[in-house]
Amino acid sequence: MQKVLTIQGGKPLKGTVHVRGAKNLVPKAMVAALLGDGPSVLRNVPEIKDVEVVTSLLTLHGVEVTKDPVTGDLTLDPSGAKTASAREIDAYAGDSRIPILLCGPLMHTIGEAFIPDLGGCRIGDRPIDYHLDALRQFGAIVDKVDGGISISARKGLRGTKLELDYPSVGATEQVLLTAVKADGITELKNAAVEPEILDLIAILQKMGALITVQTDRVIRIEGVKRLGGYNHRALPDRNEGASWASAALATKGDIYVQGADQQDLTSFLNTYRKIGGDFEVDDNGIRFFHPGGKLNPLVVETDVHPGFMTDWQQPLVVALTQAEGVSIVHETVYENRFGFTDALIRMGATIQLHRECLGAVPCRFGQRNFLHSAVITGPSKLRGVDFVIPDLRGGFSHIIAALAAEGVSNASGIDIISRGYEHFMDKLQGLGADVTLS
Ligand SMILES: CC(=O)N[C@H]1[C@@H](OP(=O)(O)OP(=O)(O)OC[C@H]2O[C@@H](n3ccc(=O)[nH]c3=O)[C@H](O)[C@@H]2O)O[C@H](CO)[C@@H](O)[C@@H]1O
Ligand SMILES: C=C(OP(=O)(O)O)C(=O)O
Repeated sequence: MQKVLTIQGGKPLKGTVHVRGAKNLVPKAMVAALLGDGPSVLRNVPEIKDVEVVTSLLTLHGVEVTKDPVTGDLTLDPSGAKTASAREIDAYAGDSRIPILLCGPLMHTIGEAFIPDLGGCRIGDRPIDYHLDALRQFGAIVDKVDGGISISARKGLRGTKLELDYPSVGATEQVLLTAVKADGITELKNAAVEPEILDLIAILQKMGALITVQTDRVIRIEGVKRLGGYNHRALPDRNEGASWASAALATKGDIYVQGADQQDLTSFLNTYRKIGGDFEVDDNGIRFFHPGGKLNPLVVETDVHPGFMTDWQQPLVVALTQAEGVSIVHETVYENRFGFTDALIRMGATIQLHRECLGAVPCRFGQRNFLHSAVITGPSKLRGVDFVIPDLRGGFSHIIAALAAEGVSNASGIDIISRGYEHFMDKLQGLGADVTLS
């Protein structure tokens, strides 16, 4: 039986939440451990589904993953790395986006890999053409097979010159994780430079890699013959931090996000201030609060780092339903990230979706058939409805809208939330939310 979360709305969220290591770094750091010839230690690891999935995949490949029962730190020992059976790996098809990043490390370690079909949030087509093109340029043989792809590099991998059509986070990580032990020099142009990528680079450097981040999105990697283990504390999850910040605004609340880091949230904090939210930064985190009075409408465009991150967009839209006037959000990273607004409209929000680029810069989706711009008119009185969680951030948005609404909402499909928000129920209850799971 599917669990249902019953939400009684109308109560501001107030209190403290503790945010740990980033969902968009930790599983990749775990994959990087495969490249070492000794054990690695990863600290600040959150208890989320993507970490469980990668733990299982690494274990199937002979990596010994042990968790400290007190701190939750992971020790990853790749010394027994081996080929895993495709049938067993296939059980993890559709669970997360991380398996594709096993390609380089597995080819360096055991010469081959079977990668199951990917999962992750359904917010666009999410092709992997950049990954596969790059891997082929390194010299890998890539074949589409039933249920995934098979990849091998029995004669080794060599450094190469690459340029991405778009600064993809995953493809940049793919190149890093492959190039560090490839023979010779790799130059990647139009690379993504998200904080999670820079943290992955820090990890690889600790392992012995030679990586230079140059100006204008160019990354240069000199392949080395061997890498050791690492000891690293994962950077905090800026996307979870931004989600709770939007929740504070939407519910007229006051949330201290312990562990949030100002540097990684610069563009979010600017937007937060413009909308009329307030925040106070201290050494251990950031307090986000609604200072009273009206919220201002905004024009926001999502972008690659250092722009306004796409994963912040969905929770922010809920806060914008409470602003006085017309806001515009132009989603330029994913072509289909506004599906979640259906439930907000049923709750009473006024949101229109458009195919045109309603922003300063035309994006890749402009002349195509994608509803990728939203016009939000507020403030709207929201009322509780029943909904099914569509994806990670969309689901979070529905839940904070339900918490801001009058009346009762019932949410099903709540398990998706555990992909990226650890101890979600405890956190909600700790903030005073009236929620029950049955
Ligand atoms: C686990 C993880 O870290 N997920 C994050 C990662 O996803 P992910 O790494 O999957 O996102 P990408 O940066 O690769 O995707 C950005 C854009 O590039 C396109 N693209 C990507 C690869 C490719 O081979 N071909 C292609 O066309 C995608 O369809 C998308 O339109 O970065 C996204 C953008 O910051 C975030 O929203 C996700 O939370
Ligand atoms: C899109 C997201 O995640 P993933 O890439 O793992 O689907 C997200 O975290 O908002």
